[in-house]
Amino acid sequence: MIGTDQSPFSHAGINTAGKQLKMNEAFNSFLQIVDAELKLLAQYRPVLEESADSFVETFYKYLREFPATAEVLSDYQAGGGLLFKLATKQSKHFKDLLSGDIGAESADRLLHIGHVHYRYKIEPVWMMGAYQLYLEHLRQVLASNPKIESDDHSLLESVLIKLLFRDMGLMMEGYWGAAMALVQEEKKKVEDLQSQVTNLLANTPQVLWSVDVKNNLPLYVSPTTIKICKLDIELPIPCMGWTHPEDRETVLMAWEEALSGTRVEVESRVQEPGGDPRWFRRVFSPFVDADGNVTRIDGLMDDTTESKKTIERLHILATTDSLTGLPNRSLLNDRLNRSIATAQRDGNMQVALILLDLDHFKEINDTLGHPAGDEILRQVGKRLTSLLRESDTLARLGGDEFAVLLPEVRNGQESAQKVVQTILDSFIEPFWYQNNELYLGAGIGISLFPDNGEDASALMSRADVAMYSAKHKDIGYLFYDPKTDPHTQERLQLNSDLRHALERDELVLYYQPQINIRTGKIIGVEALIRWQHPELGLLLPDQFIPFAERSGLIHPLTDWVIVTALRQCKKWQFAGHDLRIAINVSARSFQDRKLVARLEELLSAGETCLPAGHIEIEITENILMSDIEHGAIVLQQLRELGISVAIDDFGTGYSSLAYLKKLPIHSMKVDKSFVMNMAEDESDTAIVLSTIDLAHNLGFSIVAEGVENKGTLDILNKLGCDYAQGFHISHPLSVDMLEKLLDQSES
Ligand SMILES: Nc1nc2c(ncn2[C@@H]2O[C@H](COP(=O)(O)O[C@H]3[C@@H](O)[C@H](n4cnc5c(=O)[nH]c(N)nc54)O[C@@H]3COP(=O)(O)O)[C@@H](O)[C@H]2O)c(=O)[nH]1
Repeated sequence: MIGTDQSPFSHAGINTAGKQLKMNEAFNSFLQIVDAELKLLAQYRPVLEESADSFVETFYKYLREFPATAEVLSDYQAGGGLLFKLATKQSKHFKDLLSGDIGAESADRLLHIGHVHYRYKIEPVWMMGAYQLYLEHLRQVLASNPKIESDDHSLLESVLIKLLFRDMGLMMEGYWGAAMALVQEEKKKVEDLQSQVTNLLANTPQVLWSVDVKNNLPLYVSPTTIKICKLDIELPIPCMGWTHPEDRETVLMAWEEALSGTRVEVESRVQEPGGDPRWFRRVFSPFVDADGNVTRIDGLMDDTTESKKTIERLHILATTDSLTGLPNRSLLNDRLNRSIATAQRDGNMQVALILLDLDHFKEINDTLGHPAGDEILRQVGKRLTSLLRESDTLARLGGDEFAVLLPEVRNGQESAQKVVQTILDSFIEPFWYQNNELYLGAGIGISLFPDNGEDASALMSRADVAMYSAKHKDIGYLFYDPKTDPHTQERLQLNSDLRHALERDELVLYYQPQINIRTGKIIGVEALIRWQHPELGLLLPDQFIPFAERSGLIHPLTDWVIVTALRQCKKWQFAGHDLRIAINVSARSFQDRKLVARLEELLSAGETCLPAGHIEIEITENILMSDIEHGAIVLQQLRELGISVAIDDFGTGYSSLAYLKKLPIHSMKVDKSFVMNMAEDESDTAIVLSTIDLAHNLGFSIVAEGVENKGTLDILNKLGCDYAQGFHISHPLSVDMLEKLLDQSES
């Protein structure tokens, strides 16, 4: 109406010429515009057209009075549109309207105008108002223009009304057509979307469904539901019949929870008849309306079997030692934490943690290769598993280190002791790799909750400390003892003090005599270190040698012992005491590549220059066996220097006889644990006898240490033991005391 093809509402054509022609005919026919009327119209058209400009003026005045139409006009002007151009077009429209034959172009323009009116939301009622304005104007012209005969008024008015109807009809047609086109467009979009969604749902592997929970009616069931649940699709929860009986209750409870408005996820097993059980996750998402009522629940169900298996596999990988299949450190830690929590709740329970480090494992790897080592670790795992209860945990922590967790035990110390003894006993039996018979030992440390620590980390580190001590002392196992823990505050202080002990000359050597059993003569001494601590008094080696070993201070300490012992031995030589001196060498010092060279240097010069035959180096059998290849080299080098070697604490470790017989060893010291009680314990006597025989058969001399009474000395004499050492003969003595004893014994 107000628009033309140059108006703000101007758009491309929407009709065809043929269609317009038909439309024109149809309009004229329906509006019953007769020839007489057309004739009259043709006669008065020029008169009527004269009023076009005054109509346009009235029309725009009218448009400006209504806010909505006024806004459209001002928007048009704001966009650079010129009102006079609109007015020109409106005037043309007025004149066209008076044509008996609407013409294709005008019809098309009217349809356009209707179209753009719709697009710009110009309401039909405004258009009707405008046509009313036309009618009003034309009636006034009829009534007032003298050029129009009064007899013609009625017929002319009738045809003008019909023309106005035609004009308005065409515009409405355009308006309606635009609305329909838009509806079609939207409909198409919805249909496309619907087809996409349907396609998507059909190809979605998850079961999807939706239930109107108020009326218990299905709203949607995805095609996958039928594919997966087949016949078992009864709503509200599909596949319920196939759900594992043990899991049904959980699923139903989850549904109840969803009905109360909470989104729930639940996992359960679903088993199709004849099929394997599979895991499915169900998600129930409630839809809550404005009143807070759950009106609908959307369900999703998907097969999680494979992802569950993957998670399980990952869990196994993360918690299992791949070589032995045993739990690893992480799982042990987890179980240890849980056991501690349970024991804490109970109040009367203890937890025992046993750490176990294999002896001689390195030898197996070095001599038989890594596949042998791996196989032995597997065998150890199996053997230990067979000794434990289902509720215990055996873990491999790495290398040759295993751990046993005894959770929730009433008497931790007793239970752990029993288990440890069973483990150690089981090592009496050999392990086999191909045709090799292999004997293993173990150093074991035990810590207990709550006695030795309140958390997993404390228990682990304390069992480790105990294990380290057990290995160092060649004792099968040890419970954690805070007195020997290098990590306690006092121990740390002691460690720091030890660093200054050498500079401050606080270390001292004591000497324990060794006698020839047959003659009773003192033939040598064992140098035993002591620390004259300024505050703690005289400390024994077990109280500080382990720290020295760990901190590396053992190297200067061993050097000091060797220098002091050699110097002292030389002094005694001068004084006429022909004594052999035995020096203890710890594991780290024995591994020190410079040891032999240092001994050679000391023996050849100055105040330590001595015949090498006066020196004996004592190493425990475990030190020697832990790295037999290196041990053999060092022993050979010592023999070349003329220094003797004694195997200390013999019988507490696991020596390979095949090796022993090949090594340049001078003597064996049967461990005091067998000697001390041999007067009362026949089995100890039997062990000592066997050791004496073994030593002699291998061509070694034998020293019995720990001789605490005369009865023991007599038995040793009868058994053919060569030398003896022990409190019965003499305690370790200071230089002064020893010299007094030497003087007495020689006088
Ligand atoms: N690396 C080094 N180790 C050393 C050095 N000096 C000593 N040690 C080692 O420390 C361990 C403990 O030694 P110690 O406390 O001196 O005990 C020795 C003797 O006192 C003790 N002994 C001797 N006779 C008896 C006895 O009749 N009964 C009894 N209960 N104990 C006795 O035995 C220890 C000597 O043992 P051993 O060495 O096996 O001959 C000990 O392992 C020392 O080796 C050092 O300088 N460096």
